[in-house]
Amino acid sequence: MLIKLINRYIRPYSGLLIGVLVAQLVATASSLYLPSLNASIIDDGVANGDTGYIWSHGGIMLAVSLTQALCQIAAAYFGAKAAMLFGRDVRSAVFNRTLSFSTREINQFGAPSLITRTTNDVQQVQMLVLMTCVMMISAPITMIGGVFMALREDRVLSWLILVAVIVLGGVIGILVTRMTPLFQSQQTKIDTLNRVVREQITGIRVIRAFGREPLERERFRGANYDLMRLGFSIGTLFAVLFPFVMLVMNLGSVGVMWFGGMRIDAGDMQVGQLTAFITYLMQILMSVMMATMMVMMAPRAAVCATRIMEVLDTSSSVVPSSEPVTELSEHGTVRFEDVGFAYPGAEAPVLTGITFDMRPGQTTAIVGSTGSGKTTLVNLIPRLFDVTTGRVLVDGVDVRDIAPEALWARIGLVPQKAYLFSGTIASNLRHGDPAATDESMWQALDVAQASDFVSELDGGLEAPVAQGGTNVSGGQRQRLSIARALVKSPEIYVFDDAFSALDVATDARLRAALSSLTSEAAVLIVAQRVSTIRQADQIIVLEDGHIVGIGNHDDLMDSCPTYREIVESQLNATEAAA
Ligand SMILES: Nc1ncnc2c1ncn2[C@@H]1O[C@H](COP(=O)(O)OP(=O)(O)OP(=O)(O)O)[C@@H](O)[C@H]1O
Repeated sequence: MLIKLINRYIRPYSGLLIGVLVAQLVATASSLYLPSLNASIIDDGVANGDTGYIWSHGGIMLAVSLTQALCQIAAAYFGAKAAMLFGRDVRSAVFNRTLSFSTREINQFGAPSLITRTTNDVQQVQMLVLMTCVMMISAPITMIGGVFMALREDRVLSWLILVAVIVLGGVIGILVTRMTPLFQSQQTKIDTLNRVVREQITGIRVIRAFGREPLERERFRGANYDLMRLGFSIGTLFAVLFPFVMLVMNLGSVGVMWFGGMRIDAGDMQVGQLTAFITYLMQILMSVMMATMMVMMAPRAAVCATRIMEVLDTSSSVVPSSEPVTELSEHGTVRFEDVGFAYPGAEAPVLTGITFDMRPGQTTAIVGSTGSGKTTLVNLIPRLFDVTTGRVLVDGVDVRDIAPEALWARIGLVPQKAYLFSGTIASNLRHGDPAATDESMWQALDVAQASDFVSELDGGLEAPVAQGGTNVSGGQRQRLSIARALVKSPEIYVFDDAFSALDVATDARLRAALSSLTSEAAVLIVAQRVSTIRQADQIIVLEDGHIVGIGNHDDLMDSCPTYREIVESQLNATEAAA
């Protein structure tokens, strides 16, 4: 998955990667050439007292060092650019895929997980790409080139390189094998900690109201300590790793000096060669360490890549039609034809045999007990879910055949849970119509019974709104959400329990004002309160996903016991008779 993901998204930047490769090749070749130059200055310049030689070769060393530095800067620049562009593209791909998901896929992954996958997981893979460009490419070249150059200096001492590489590689290998599962587990533990914190912050009011603070503190402490203990284990392994690397390097140097000294004594080697040999040994061991460290990053990135690919390989269950209809002849009609719906994995359907019509200028209301399927039913109109059986037609065409944009443009949905975006009152209302004038927004606010409180806000239409609309009350949020739908001026209004946070008088005023705006539109109102729906042209009574009554208030009072029960439980006898 890791290779597949990197391969797919790094391809457009292969030019940059070639740049990294060339720059790394030149930088590594330069750094491998430097000890050899240094050796010749010592052996041929210093030993013979040849100042001219020292100056000329010193100049070459300076030029090589500059080349190496410039190439390393170029490699880091190209590498960082490729990695950042790669990260940007993968994040966009995950985000765009998430936007295409229906409620079904969003529920399947869960919002927090989708956020982690778009941010943290992409970051981990991006880091691997960056480190590969900066370190991993140069490591094998340094290793092979270092061995070659060291052999050029002295073949007899080459066994020392072999021993040092085997010892260092072996021990780092063991440590890395022990670290890898710890890193994987660290990822899971970070997820757990995030979940606990998120849940506790979101539910802080419930936690306080139910006196659960000590318990929740304990839960957080558990998750926090788990992460700490794991961090200790990883830290301990690192604590062993670095001194050990230094030990091997120092022992290697001592070995080279010891045996090299003997060879110098015997006249088989020169001091400069010995110095170069030690430097090559250091370079080789450093690259072994870097390569092993990189190998350690890979499993963590691989876990993240799998999580990213899971999102990218999931298609939305609400698929746009291959030949979408964009021009519809009817306006403001909705028809449910024997509609059935079951949630994925659920045994029983939530809706069965739903058939009714909505016409322009008509208000349809849906009542029913909690869990009877009201929200599920309205979600089928804008295709938040697709029907399992039957069909839903908007303006005479099956919603599955309508181009999604054309469908959504026709519908003004006010969801059960009003949600506002960070920005201003105006920016939220303009979600309904980006070109809306101040006048039309005030008109919508008037109808939604929100103009009084908005005009009292500092800034009026430009008053700031916090993310989620948390700086206004629940009822105000609901009214703004209604105004947003009104600004859109759609053909079909869907109010899903949108009047529940309003008091009875405001609810009545709002509905009265609404009727003037919606005379050409089909209106669907889901409500628990009978006073909200009793004036509707048709009322649909839902029970366990079935329609048990359909008609106006008076018809249903005569013919539908379930409706009568609902009415009688809410209104006193006088009101019921009225
Ligand atoms: N995402 C889901 N996955 C599985 N089952 C679900 C899901 N959402 C709702 N249900 C189930 O479907 C049934 C109908 O839910 P729905 O939200 O449509 O009812 P409702 O009439 O709108 O209820 P309320 O008046 O409380 O809002 C319920 O039994 C509920 O448990």
